Amino acid sequence: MEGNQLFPVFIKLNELHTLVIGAGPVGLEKLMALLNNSNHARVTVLAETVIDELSVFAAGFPTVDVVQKSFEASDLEGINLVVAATNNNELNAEVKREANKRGLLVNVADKPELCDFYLGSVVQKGDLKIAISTNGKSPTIAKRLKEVLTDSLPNSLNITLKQMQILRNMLKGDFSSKVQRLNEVTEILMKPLDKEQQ
Ligand SMILES: C[C@@]1(CC(=O)O)C2=NC(=C\c3[nH]c(c(CCC(=O)O)c3CC(=O)O)Cc3[nH]c(c(CC(=O)O)c3CCC(=O)O)/C=C3\N/C(=C\2)[C@@H](CCC(=O)O)[C@]3(C)CC(=O)O)/[C@H]1CCC(=O)O
Ligand SMILES: NC(=O)c1ccc[n+]([C@@H]2O[C@H](COP(=O)([O-])OP(=O)(O)OC[C@H]3O[C@@H](n4cnc5c(N)ncnc54)[C@H](O)[C@@H]3O)[C@@H](O)[C@H]2O)c1
Repeated sequence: MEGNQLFPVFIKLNELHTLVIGAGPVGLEKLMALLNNSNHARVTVLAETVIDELSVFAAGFPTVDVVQKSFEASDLEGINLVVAATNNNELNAEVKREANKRGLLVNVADKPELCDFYLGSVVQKGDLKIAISTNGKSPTIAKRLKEVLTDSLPNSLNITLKQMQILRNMLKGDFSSKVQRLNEVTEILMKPLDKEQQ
């Protein structure tokens, strides 16, 4: 299919139960991606062997359990979201099949053809999050763009967000007059800064 057909969403991982299968370097990378965004996410990591770095990282999060065992389809019971990062392609395909049978969405790390969703590269500035995807073309460019945006977006944007929330809650009147006011006060953000302000 032409163009980028991915639909981005922001998932409340803190309210869901995620299963990560595989606890090597790639499993750790994906676990860190989950926890760096949702540090109360309930995550079960399941693997036959677990690298020390993953055990140490997981120990810092009371909502993360590490279970040392072979994967069985029954491990998917009670799970909402699945990330597979094993070194066994047949197993990765079985995880996808079994998970999809139960209506679950699966990410198989670094295997786009087996993914129902991709992980993105994420810019974080307080409440602001920008998720970047290159449609799987170049995760490295996604990472570089994250670095550029993290450097160039001012930290004060988070203060602006807080002030906007206060204003939003204070505004009286009907919906359309509130929307109009919120758009008026943010118009200035669309104007380039003059030399003295920069
Ligand atoms: C964004 C990020 C999120 C995250 O993982 O947290 C992410 N990959 C990151 C980094 C990264 N991954 C790889 C490299 C090495 C350079 C390279 O190989 O290109 C680097 C870069 C580096 O480390 O410099 C290896 C790699 N990745 C994939 C393949 C397979 C393929 O492309 O066919 C291979 C080859 C494996 C092999 O050769 O065997 C595939 C996927 N990687 C995705 C996400 C999804 C597409 C996202 C998009 O649409 O852009 C997708 C499709 C599925 C998924 O895994 O979700 C994270 C940036 C974190 C950050 O922001 O710091
Ligand atoms: N390490 C990298 O930098 C890298 C880069 C790109 C792609 N990959 C690919 O990503 C995959 C994972 O990489 P890795 O380095 O983390 O691999 P790894 O071999 O270090 O870890 C694989 C994990 O899968 C688990 N596993 C295997 N079979 C299992 C089963 N039946 N039940 C439960 N757990 C099982 C293992 O116990 C282990 O924890 C590999 O396919 C690799 O080719 C790795």
